[in-house]
Amino acid sequence: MTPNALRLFRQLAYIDGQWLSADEVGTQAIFNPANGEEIGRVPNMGSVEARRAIAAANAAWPAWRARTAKERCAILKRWHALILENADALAEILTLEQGKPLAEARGEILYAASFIEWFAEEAKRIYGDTIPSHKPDARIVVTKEPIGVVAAITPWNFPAAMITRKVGPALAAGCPCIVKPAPETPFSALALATLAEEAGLPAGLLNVITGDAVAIGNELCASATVRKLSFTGSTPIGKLLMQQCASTLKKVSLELGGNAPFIVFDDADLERAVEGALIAKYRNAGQTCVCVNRFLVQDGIHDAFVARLAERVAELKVADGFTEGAQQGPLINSRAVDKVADHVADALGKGATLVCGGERHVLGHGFYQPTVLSGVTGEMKVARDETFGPLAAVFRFSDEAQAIHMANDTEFGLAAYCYTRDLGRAWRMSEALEYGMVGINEGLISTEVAPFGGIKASGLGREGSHYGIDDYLEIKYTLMGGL
Ligand SMILES: NC(=O)C1=CN([C@@H]2O[C@H](COP(=O)(O)OP(=O)(O)OC[C@H]3O[C@@H](n4cnc5c(N)ncnc54)[C@H](OP(=O)(O)O)[C@@H]3O)[C@@H](O)[C@H]2O)C=CC1
Ligand SMILES: O=C(O)CCCC(=O)O
Repeated sequence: MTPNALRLFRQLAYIDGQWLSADEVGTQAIFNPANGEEIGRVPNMGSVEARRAIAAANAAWPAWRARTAKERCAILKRWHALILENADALAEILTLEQGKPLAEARGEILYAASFIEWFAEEAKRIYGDTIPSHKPDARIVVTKEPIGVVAAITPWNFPAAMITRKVGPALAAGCPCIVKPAPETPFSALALATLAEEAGLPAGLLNVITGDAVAIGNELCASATVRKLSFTGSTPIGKLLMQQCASTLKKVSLELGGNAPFIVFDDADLERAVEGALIAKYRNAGQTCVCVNRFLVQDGIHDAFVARLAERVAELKVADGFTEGAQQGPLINSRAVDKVADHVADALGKGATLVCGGERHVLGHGFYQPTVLSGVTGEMKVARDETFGPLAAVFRFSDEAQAIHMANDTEFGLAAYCYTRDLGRAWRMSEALEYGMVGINEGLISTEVAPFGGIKASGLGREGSHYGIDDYLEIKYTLMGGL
């Protein structure tokens, strides 16, 4: 590890401005997904430490909310600057624990930083409202107030950006946070906390606790002090956490699973569609909730699209994320590889055609070959279940109505993509697709300036953009009478 990465590589949790071990239950090992080697250990904390973090956050809240927006903005901007200054070291830690290629990890760090910068600025724009009163001697004023202690439970696929996308708006709004990072990738979270501390964020406002997900999750959900839960992860765990939050009627934001369609019409620009397909499918080895799960391709362009996609996919360089030029790293663990292998075997067993890939990679461990299957149909597992891996499953359709039906025939509604040069069709598709986000002739839709989120079983709430701060605010109405 480079000296700067080593400096940020903390193996302790962070509660109330202190770097701590677990009270009792020791540590747990964290492994590099590229080779299975242990890279470090983090405290195995549980409900006692979670309660301590909640108390610390709650104690830090009054002073933080009392600061002016400009003061909160200044601290967040310092944190943003430090993340940029340390981008290489943060990327190194991210690749080590998550596996994605170093260049992609660096891209994630910049993306993560962008949320801190964006919400630092949004802090100054938490505007209220006045409403013409229903009484002549009274005035109606609407103000927005920080919701209170926020819990963020984050996944392993974006160990940095999913934290800043939640913590950025929370802190900007005036709320303290408790982060429970994914057990696979705690070191990026702890490195970010180190930089927040260096930026001068007061103790108690950002707590990072590692350890027993169920015990910590239960405590965060059951606590009446925690007023908001933001979770990114699978739909089953999202539903479970929402149930657990019901007893305290917490506000919840859930970024859950997807089953994204990528629709290519006959009139699409073929090269542009293939370029978009590569990024929308193989980014992070397919482990992104907005990654394409189903390619729906019209009859007339089908064969040309499959052939060109396979040509480009076969060129992808699969390697350890630290290898120069690596384009696809390992999947997060063997369970993830097994799922891809299962989807491929199931599809082939039911009549799909293997166009390229289709095997575990010779590098072993988490590596799987980038794969393209054609002739995929609705009876195959991949039609309903998110693969979350480097498998492009190509279905065929004949007309617009069929494409819309196939695209919407899923419980999920996160992201959809559509390639066409017909302007009327582009608008019709944008309106017909039952998804929170639609990319028309674009395969990469994520940016801090736009609202990220889904409908149906893909979740609740929006992150990023000026909408993203609303989830951390409560609206208060004051009737000012007796004028
Ligand atoms: N929307 C997205 O970005 C993501 C979607 N997924 C989808 O989920 C599938 C499974 O991946 P997986 O990693 O298991 O994702 P999960 O959603 O199952 O887990 C996500 C996080 O939730 C934690 N968790 C699990 N149970 C509880 C609980 N009772 N209370 C609180 N926290 C809990 C996990 O910790 P622990 O591992 O210790 O149980 C982990 O930190 C993937 O194949 C993919 O389809 C996965 C990650 C991100
Ligand atoms: O998979 C996720 O939930 C992370 C979203 C990554 C992105 O913002 O594109």
